[in-house]
Amino acid sequence: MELSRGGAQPQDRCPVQRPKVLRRPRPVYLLNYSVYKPPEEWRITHERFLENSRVCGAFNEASIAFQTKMVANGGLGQDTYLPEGVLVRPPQPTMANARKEAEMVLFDSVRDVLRATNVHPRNVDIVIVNCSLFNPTPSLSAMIVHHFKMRPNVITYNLSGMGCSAGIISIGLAKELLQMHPNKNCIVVSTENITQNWYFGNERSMLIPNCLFRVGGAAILLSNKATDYWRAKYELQHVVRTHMGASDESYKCVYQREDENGKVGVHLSKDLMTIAGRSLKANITTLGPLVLPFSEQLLFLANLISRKVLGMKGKSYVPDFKKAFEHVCIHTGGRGVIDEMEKQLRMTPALMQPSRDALHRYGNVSSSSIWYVLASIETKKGVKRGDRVWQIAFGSGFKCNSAVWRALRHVHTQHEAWLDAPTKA
Ligand SMILES: CC(C)(COP(=O)(O)OP(=O)(O)OC[C@H]1O[C@@H](n2cnc3c(N)ncnc32)[C@H](O)[C@@H]1OP(=O)(O)O)[C@@H](O)C(=O)NCCC(=O)NCCSC(=O)CC(=O)O
Repeated sequence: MELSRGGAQPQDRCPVQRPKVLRRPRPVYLLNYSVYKPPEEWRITHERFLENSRVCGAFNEASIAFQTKMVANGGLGQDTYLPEGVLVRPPQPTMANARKEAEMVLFDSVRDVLRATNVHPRNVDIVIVNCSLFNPTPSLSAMIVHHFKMRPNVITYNLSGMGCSAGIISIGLAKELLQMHPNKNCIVVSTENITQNWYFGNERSMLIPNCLFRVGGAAILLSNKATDYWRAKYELQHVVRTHMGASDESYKCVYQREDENGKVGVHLSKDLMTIAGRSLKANITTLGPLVLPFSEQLLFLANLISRKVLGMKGKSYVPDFKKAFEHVCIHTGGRGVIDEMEKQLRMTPALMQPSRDALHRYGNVSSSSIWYVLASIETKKGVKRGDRVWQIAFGSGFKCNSAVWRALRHVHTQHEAWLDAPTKA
């Protein structure tokens, strides 16, 4: 086989340009998605969580008291889930148990979305998996290819270490690939893995993730095929990514490290909410002009000129994003994070409720959380044709990423994960 030696390719030299209409980016359709519902044996009440913490012997009395307070205030209900490797006494954070957790989440989510879209595994063209803290070899994307016996020429990517906003990074990568390659589909799988990331020390900032992070995952099937327009739920409108990693403070804000006793965990800075607020501001400054009505853009501009050009005193104007979106899916980082976003974006309690419900029912499920929120909206009130959906996620880096979707039809899917929804946030 003749391999390309680089340099100008015949198509680069072709003087005939594609007609303008063909040069427009290809549309990206979301056919369907699934969110994972863990087994009943993995259900963890507040009492079971605290009892496990007590008997595992890793925590001192002050840490138990701190966890008791966090569990009460974190916004999680009595029905979130932890994996077997963490639930057994004593915990067994082995590679085998971490793999078991990953396999259950990945395989169930992918199987469900393939079933819902009637796509055979051999007809999948691209697989993108993001998981921040568990990255075995072969990779998680290889596990999917192996389990579902996908084609040898399936294109796979495995994004690691990219935190809770990586679900939108995966969607952004899928968008770029689908805009480049005609007639393809792509499965995006977003998850986090808890088993080997449980913290067994007494540093408060590293104990908070134990109290908030829970098992979850989502699989999303995207396509650029014209024939899929007729069955797709949504069309992707925008992906806006903001990376604040140039600043030390932002970079260190969510940071995996050892504590003073050598126990590994993820440290969450007390300044996280302030840093998230800053990254949000940068993100919406780019997003605003793409989505806001002209009147809001004008108010924003007038405020900017009065402060920056005319030197007048006053607060910067936060545009009213309620005028740009009918539905908002905010990353379920913790009660404090959702409260802060509600305040900063001047959202109504009704718009925030699906995010609060998802935090309450499933906990902080990292990069998949925005899909649990959308699934809750679809199941409980439905999405109308033409509605605009804003997904916004924060995470280590520090990053704030947005995805905007437009509904192509009325969507009232009854997601299994929301059919029992036992208690209310
Ligand atoms: C953890 C909370 C639920 C606690 O709620 P409370 O109402 O109790 O809030 P509070 O702020 O008064 O905090 C209670 C006590 O906890 C302490 N406390 C709070 N945050 C702390 C931190 N990061 N490190 C150490 N201590 C901390 C406070 O000092 C206080 O101590 P004292 O009682 O002694 O005064 C909330 O603060 C919250 O939601 N915080 C944000 C959680 C977060 O960072 N989520 C993002 C995860 S990262 C993510 O999702 C993305 C990713 O991983 O990429």
